[in-house]
Amino acid sequence: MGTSANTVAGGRGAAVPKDVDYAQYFCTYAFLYHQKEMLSDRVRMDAYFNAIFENKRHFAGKTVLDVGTGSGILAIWSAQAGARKVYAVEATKMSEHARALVKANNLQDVVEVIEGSMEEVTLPEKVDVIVSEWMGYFLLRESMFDSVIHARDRWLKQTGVMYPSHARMWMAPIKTGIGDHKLGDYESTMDDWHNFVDETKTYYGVDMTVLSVRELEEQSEKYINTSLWNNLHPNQVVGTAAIIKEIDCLTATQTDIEKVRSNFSLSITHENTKLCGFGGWFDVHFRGRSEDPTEQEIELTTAPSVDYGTHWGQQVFLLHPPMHLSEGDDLRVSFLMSRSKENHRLMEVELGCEIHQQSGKLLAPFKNKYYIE
Ligand SMILES: C[S@@+](CC[C@H](N)C(=O)[O-])C[C@H]1O[C@@H](n2cnc3c(N)ncnc32)[C@H](O)[C@@H]1O
Repeated sequence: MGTSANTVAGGRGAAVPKDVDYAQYFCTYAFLYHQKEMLSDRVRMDAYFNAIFENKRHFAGKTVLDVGTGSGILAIWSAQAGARKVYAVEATKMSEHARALVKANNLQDVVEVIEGSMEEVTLPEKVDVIVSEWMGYFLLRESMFDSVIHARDRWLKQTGVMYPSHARMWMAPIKTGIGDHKLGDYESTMDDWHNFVDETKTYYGVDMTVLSVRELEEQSEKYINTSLWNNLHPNQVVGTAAIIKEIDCLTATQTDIEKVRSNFSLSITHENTKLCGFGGWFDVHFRGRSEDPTEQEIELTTAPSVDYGTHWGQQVFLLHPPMHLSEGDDLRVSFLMSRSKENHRLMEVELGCEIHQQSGKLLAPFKNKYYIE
């Protein structure tokens, strides 16, 4: 998954009511172009395809629940892998396309497409497998894993397996030129604002200067403090990467994922480099459960890659201005990601950092706030 910023953005106002959530979040999933974007992501597709078909034992003769079936692809694969019955739940009208696709592939006796919110539908039985593609940017944006937890606790048998079974969030120091562009965009937007203030005073006799502080805050939030989507080249990663969160999909609770708090160290591995920010990404694994493991463990990673980029890319958290660092310098990072109070599908990140240089010098610590929109 991973929808573009404006499809989920709700502004920082009141909590998002159900109908607004539908309009802002779900509506894009009702469009084929958006499903196609996900269906064209070869890394994502290959991982789920291999996870299901290389582990047919988990599916043959079993009952499966596909949480958020979209076009129906994972439900169809589950049926092709031999499932006895697949419940394919989808909140949007995409369910109609999924139903058509199931029928066109002669699987209507196995796959039952149910239109409705996972939290509200009732199934006739518990299932052996839950399959779902719930991951958003930097894993948890969109908060769809909530619906998977809900489905698991209500509908998965005691012996059931989760596909995927594990997930991890990663972070690493990076160098990038996009910070300069963003700063340039920010400066030209502010120049434009000052011209606007001058002209409004000259031509219309009203002084707007009092609004400048708010405009400055608004634009800096947009250009400087909002994380950016990017497909980083591996050589832009200038230090070690750290795992900041591990999730066992079989046991994770809502509380476990509402806030992600982590303290970790990163070492710069490049000689004479620039620290321009941090890159964040995730991976998921298909391992089954410990008593009933997959025959073939499959990994889906969204790490920086030359050949295997995904539609999730990485999230970039910029540092202004960049810092000159070198091999052996040590970054001690404190990380907190929580949900935006106004829209539980968007995230806010507080990132603090102390830098201990190889020489023994301690640089002034910083703490920045970012929005994942
Ligand atoms: C990332 S897409 C994945 C679609 C499909 N499973 C695939 O892998 O191509 C997630 C889908 O889940 C649906 N969805 C999200 N939350 C849901 C919920 N609580 N109940 C039902 N459907 C949901 C969305 O509408 C969307 O179609």
